[in-house]
Amino acid sequence: MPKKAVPVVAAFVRDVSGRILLARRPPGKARAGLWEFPGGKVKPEETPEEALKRELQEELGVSAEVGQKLASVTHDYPEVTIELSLYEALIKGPVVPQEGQEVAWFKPRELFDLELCPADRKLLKILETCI
Ligand SMILES: Nc1nc2c([nH]c(=O)n2[C@H]2C[C@H](O)[C@@H](COP(=O)(O)OP(=O)(O)OP(=O)(O)O)O2)c(=O)[nH]1
Ligand SMILES: [Mg+2]
Repeated sequence: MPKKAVPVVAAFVRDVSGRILLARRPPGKARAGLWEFPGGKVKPEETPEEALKRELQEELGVSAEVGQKLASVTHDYPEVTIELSLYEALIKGPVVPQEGQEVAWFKPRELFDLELCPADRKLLKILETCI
């Protein structure tokens, strides 16, 4: 039986110079230390957009407008299968990490050299011609 994928939403946020916002997964979480697009799991009662707004508020202390879905991938980790969907998002106000996590803005080409979560490698492959 194929495992049921857990829906995960993540944000593609750019600054005025075109750099992209990433966060580093905090110690103690799965895939600690790897870079990811900010976001998290969608709760059963939420739409993906609602979940992403909640996650950006909880993790980065910002409100956000969620735009179009850019790409989505399925990935099998040892303990979970995820369906990771990346949405364009506009954030309001300064990013203040709420979980002690490192956050940083990267130029598009810098993303390819980072230690990313494996699912994000697949996303990048899809996005590489348009970022
Ligand atoms: N947020 C996010 N999660 C990702 C990305 N790439 C990737 O493989 N993941 C994985 C890591 C986790 O196994 C899962 C998302 O879980 P999470 O830990 O962020 O979920 P959450 O914020 O709801 O946190 P928690 O309440 O479960 O601790 O998806 C990504 O770009 N962003
Ligand atoms: Mg998260």
